[in-house]
Amino acid sequence: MAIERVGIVGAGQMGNGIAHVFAVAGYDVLLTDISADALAAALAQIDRNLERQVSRELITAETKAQAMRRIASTQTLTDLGDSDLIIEAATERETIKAAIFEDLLPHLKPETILTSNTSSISITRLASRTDRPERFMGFHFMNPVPIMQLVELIRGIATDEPTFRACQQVVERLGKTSTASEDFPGFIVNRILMPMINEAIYTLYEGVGSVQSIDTSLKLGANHPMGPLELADFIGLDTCLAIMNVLHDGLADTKYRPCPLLTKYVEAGWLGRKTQRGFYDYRGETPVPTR
Ligand SMILES: CC(=O)CC(=O)SCCNC(=O)CCNC(=O)[C@H](O)C(C)(C)COP(=O)(O)OP(=O)(O)OC[C@H]1O[C@@H](n2cnc3c(N)ncnc32)[C@H](O)[C@@H]1OP(=O)(O)O
Ligand SMILES: NC(=O)C1=CN([C@@H]2O[C@H](COP(=O)(O)OP(=O)(O)OC[C@H]3O[C@@H](n4cnc5c(N)ncnc54)[C@H](OP(=O)(O)O)[C@@H]3O)[C@@H](O)[C@H]2O)C=CC1
Repeated sequence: MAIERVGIVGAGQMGNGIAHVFAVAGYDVLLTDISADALAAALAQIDRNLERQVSRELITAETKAQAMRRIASTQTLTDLGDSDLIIEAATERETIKAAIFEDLLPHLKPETILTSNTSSISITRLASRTDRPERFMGFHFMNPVPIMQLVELIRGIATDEPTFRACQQVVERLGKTSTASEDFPGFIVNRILMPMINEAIYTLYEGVGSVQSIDTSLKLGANHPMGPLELADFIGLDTCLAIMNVLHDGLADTKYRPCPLLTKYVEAGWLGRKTQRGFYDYRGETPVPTR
């Protein structure tokens, strides 16, 4: 089946980036979210990011205009019924994701491929609660989506080969590179990246270094583009904690225990850039460490 219409669920930082890259690649995109504010903010963010690409002569003004025309938005999930491919990019909570697929299923064509952008949750388990586990897989973009080259493709235990190949071809049309990962907690990128971020938080918690010395050490000492605490704020501390919990529960090894300081920040509602406070305070002109 040719994939032309793509339905994206969740218009947060990942949903808006995913809509952006699909529209530039010529797909028709329908973006949905439970929040009207999130949809409005996503469309404004896509406009700004496309404009930045125009000003850097990466795309033309006409490509930007066409891409904006290809993106529609709706608060009604079932409007996505006509999609050839669904990419679920809502909050990293299994109950939310399972409910989205359950509500969507009766409205979909039988051949529609279902995917989740989850950072860590079992694809096999999400798939098993749908009517089409063979046409269900993980489609994991990296943040920021318009910039990062990688998409991790994750087969659930039942995913069939035509579905995997169809998603590989979509990644090629987006101009990105895919890697294949088996369906184990955190897949490849977050199995490796998130324990490093969690360890950086322990390093802060135990007083080994300050926020600034930890981030500077990894930026200048290991050539990382962002320090681990800055990156945690960028990803979202709620998402980081959710991923650590999936690694801890799924792999049953204490080496994955989430740092209590990470839990405390999330309990405070300090989720990083998206709430303007996390390891840094973003409310002023330049970010300032919060401890
Ligand atoms: C949690 C998961 O499940 C998986 C994940 O995603 S893990 C997170 C993976 N991502 C990373 O590790 C990102 C690490 N950070 C970086 O690579 C860089 O800091 C960065 C690309 C984000 C910004 O780079 P920078 O050099 O500091 O900033 P800047 O020069 O302003 O931007 C570089 C480019 O990124 C673009 N950019 C920056 N932030 C952006 C954003 N939020 N959205 C879209 N584009 C963005 C800029 O327009 C610029 O584009 P060009 O190079 O085409 O001109
Ligand atoms: N942040 C990152 O770096 C990366 C995240 N991911 C994954 O992508 C997904 C989204 O993450 P991210 O964009 O950062 O999160 P955000 O918090 O930025 O966005 C999530 C969006 O989903 C919305 N939402 C919640 N419930 C529903 C629902 N039932 N139906 C529709 N929309 C809903 C939220 O609305 P509201 O705010 O009103 O609740 C919010 O707008 C997660 O699975 C995450 O693990 C993958 C790669 C990288």
